[in-house]
Amino acid sequence: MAAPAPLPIPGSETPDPSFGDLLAARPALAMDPLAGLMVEEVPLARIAAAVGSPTWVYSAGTLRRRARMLKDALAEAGLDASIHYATKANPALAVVNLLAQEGLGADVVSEGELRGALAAGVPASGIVFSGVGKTDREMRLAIAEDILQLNIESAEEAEMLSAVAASLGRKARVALRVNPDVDAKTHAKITTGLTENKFGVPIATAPELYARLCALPGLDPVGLTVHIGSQIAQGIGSYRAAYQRLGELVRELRAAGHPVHRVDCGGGLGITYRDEIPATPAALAGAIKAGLGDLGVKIMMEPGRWIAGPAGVLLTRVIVEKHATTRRFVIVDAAMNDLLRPAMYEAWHGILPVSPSAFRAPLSPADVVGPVCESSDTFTKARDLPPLPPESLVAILDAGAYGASMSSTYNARPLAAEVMVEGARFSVIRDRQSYDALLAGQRLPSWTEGQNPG
Ligand SMILES: Cc1ncc(COP(=O)(O)O)c(C=O)c1O
Ligand SMILES: N[C@@H](CCCC[NH3+])C(=O)O
Repeated sequence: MAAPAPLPIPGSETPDPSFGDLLAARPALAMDPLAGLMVEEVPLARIAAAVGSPTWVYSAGTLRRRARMLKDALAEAGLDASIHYATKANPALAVVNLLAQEGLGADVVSEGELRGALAAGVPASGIVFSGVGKTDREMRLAIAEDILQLNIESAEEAEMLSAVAASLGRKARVALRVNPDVDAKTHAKITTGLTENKFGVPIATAPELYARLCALPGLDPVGLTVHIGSQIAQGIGSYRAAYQRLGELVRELRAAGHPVHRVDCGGGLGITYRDEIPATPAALAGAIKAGLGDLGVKIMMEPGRWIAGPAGVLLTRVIVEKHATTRRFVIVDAAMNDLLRPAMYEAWHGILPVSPSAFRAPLSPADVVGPVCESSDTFTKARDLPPLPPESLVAILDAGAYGASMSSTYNARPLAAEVMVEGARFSVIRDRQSYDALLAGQRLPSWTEGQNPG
């Protein structure tokens, strides 16, 4: 199958949604005529005054509501299912802990994420370890913690894991990640279910490999797993095709006498950043049921973005407006090191002014950019925005997933603070990185005479 062409910037041919439309579609947000833009009942201006900027702000109510919507959709479809939140989307301990309280497990891809999930209170029995390259050390930790399962991605990895488990006198529960060669019709950089992608094993080779897994001394094969891509927003067809193929494979494996108890259906469900209309949780549950519903397998899911994305905004402050010959640049104190998605995927994020007067002011096109020394440090181009004098606050929307988790300290910019809001309360869930912390751990080479920095 040919590689998908990068999609055009979603909806770039249609007018941007109005501020009112953006607000109406986001239950986490409200515009108070006096206090301005609020997350739940907390004015963002209050958070900026107390915590500074840039700051990530998450709505606890939205996280909870979306976790429940997914659980309900799976239950209403009559599926015996568990949800394992993909912590890569937003690994803040407070977020993972809140979702654990809602009964969600975790999908992790590194030792750091595994330790984070455990520290956040997710029981090991609810943790799945995914990823194309797990180190020996990560395998040992996962086995020592007795997590629910490791999703393995190649024959080579299966051999390594079996050897590690056998050396510990254990058997690792594993699911085989199958690459169904289905086009998820998403951005080329985040599609994962095509043969040319590095993920999983080609579905045609799965029966032979599964038989091999069953014969390895350190493995206890429990089922299959699939994940075809992220921000899937073009209908339910790709999911249907993938689960159909998985269902056929389950039958084939069972006919050959192999145990298949679970199918992990991955994540990938898209959200509306601009005007995308992704499938609903009910439609997704229907696709799972159609492909796998009559097999008596336990269903697992690994959603990340769908749960956390709409729950967060990136609150930033205007440094200065620069009027160049042909363009109006609004330079804000957040940058591509904070929210990488626009620079990396040309992603569109809604941007709302925080003050009520700016909300109603006349609009003119502006490029919103950060202070980082890269032209790609651009959140949007030619977006209709009101006048935004220095110190104005703006919120970049739908930044709860793949926002803070993809941040770096490029240009020696400290990691931004993170705040959780619940009703009329807010709490700092991660301090802004201090400059001491930014420089910590560095020293001059041992052979250098003179003082170490810091
Ligand atoms: C194996 C796996 N599971 C789950 C996810 C979560 O994806 P999403 O945030 O799109 O739901 C990803 C990321 O795409 C992934 O690679
Ligand atoms: N980081 C990506 C998605 C990749 C998902 C991880 N497998 C994004 O921001 O959209």
